[in-house]
Amino acid sequence: MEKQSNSLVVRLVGSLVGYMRRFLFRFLSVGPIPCHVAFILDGNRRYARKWKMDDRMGYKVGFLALMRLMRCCHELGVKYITVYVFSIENFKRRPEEVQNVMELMLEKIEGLIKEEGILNQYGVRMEFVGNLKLLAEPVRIAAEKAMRLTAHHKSLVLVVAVAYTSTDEITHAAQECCQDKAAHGNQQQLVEVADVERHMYMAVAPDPDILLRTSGETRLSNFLLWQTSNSLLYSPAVLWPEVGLHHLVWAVLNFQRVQSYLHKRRNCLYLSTQ
Ligand SMILES: CC(C)=CCC/C(C)=C/CC/C(C)=C/COP(=O)(O)OP(=O)(O)O
Repeated sequence: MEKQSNSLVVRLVGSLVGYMRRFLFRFLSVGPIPCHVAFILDGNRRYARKWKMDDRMGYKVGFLALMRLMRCCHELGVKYITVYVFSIENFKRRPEEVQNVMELMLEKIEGLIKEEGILNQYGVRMEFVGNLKLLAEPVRIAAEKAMRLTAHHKSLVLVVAVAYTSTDEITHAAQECCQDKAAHGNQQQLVEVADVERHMYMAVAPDPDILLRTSGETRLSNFLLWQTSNSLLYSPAVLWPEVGLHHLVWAVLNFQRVQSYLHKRRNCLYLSTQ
């Protein structure tokens, strides 16, 4: 009896929180909603050490934080989210650390693509970007399967950057441009910005409106260098597993403030040229 009434209270509190969140999002939707939010998931191991847990547990809690934010982004109407999960530099970590992340990724990808998983529930398309050849084979195969199975989903795109660095992406795109031109006998023709952009791994998404990096770090760490020249950068001083709805709301409010300032400035420039 006591158990039943406890679960009723939990359900009631859950639906009240959901109701308040939707109300908050309605209020935010009066202004422009970012189309693309990118995240650098910084501080998972520090979180694990802070709470005296195994590093793997830190990544698991980090994954739950990602799912929480993805749900919020979906409700808010964001169309793309990109997460920097593993850089090419990260392969230089101790082999057991690399293996921990690869095993977790495999486990999570397999969980996500299940029939009843969140990707089907919310209509999320998954894209993996980076030098995927560097991934352990089972992870690469699972990533390709996830992209294939979710290719028809239209509600939200979850872009996962693995074995990724921006400098590798730009070099790879430049090489492909040159090969393309050579194959079409166009060696004399100059490479244009649009040619490079077409060959970027990130051609699957528009440039991010917001880049949120946790743990108070303000470095880009070789992430989306080409794509973030106009993005709003926000770096709350919390570890990734501690990130929450209020950080997303604060980032969106700041994005809206900058948008309205840019809009006013454009109007001024327009009027002064009349
Ligand atoms: C399928 C899918 C999207 C899986 C994602 C799973 C996930 C949360 C991976 C985190 C990986 C990672 C290396 C984060 C950085 O923390 P860190 O190790 O650099 O921590 P630190 O900053 O405290 O050192």
